[in-house]
Amino acid sequence: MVKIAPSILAANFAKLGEEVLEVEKAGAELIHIDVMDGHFVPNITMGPIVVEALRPLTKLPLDVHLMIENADQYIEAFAKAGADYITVHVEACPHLHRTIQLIRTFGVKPGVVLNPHTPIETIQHVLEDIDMVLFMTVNPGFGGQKFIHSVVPKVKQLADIIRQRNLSIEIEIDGGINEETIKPCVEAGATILVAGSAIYNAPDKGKALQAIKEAGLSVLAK
Ligand SMILES: O=C(CO)[C@@H](O)[C@H](O)COP(=O)(O)O
Ligand SMILES: [Co+2]
Repeated sequence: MVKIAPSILAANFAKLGEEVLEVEKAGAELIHIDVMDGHFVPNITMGPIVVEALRPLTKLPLDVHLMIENADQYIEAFAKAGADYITVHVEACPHLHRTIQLIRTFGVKPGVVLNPHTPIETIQHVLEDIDMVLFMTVNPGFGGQKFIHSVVPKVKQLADIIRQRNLSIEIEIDGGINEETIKPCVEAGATILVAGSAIYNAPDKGKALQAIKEAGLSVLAK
């Protein structure tokens, strides 16, 4: 399974609704929403009001990637705004298990995000409690950066653990995904691929999305 989650960080914010509908029509499976606070990462983006505005527009699951400190303080607002997944950074959550439980109490699927340098051992003891692991293949904070290949072995390591422990966890990859970089990710076991600039900066977003998805599927067909 290869699911594409366009990141609206690269969209034209002056016509955000249209830009979401365009990728939905083109076959996107989720909408990825990057929330940044200017503390955990050196950039500020959007909050729950953007999730609330998009919720009635699209049928797709809203995948909310929190790059913020004090995540617990904002989880209720994102849940009530209509998030389907909320992912939090292991590096920003000192009480990670509590944060995951909190997300679950609002009926939202919890996920954990690892920065490129963070080992998977940090999430070993919460794997039974989560629906998604998100691997950053860039340093979080900005779209349009170059894919960091050294993350790929971690993806494979987790995919093996998921198989051995018979867990049901999506493996999402975020950062620098395009027609080429999607291939090693899918090969390693990724199931959801976030793509921002490769879709929204393309002259034809639908074509770009399909080309990325087909490149991912071509690996599975081998
Ligand atoms: O979370 C982030 C960046 O921090 C990502 O979701 C980016 O927005 C992906 O953009 P591209 O690397 O695909 O341009
Ligand atoms: Co993201």
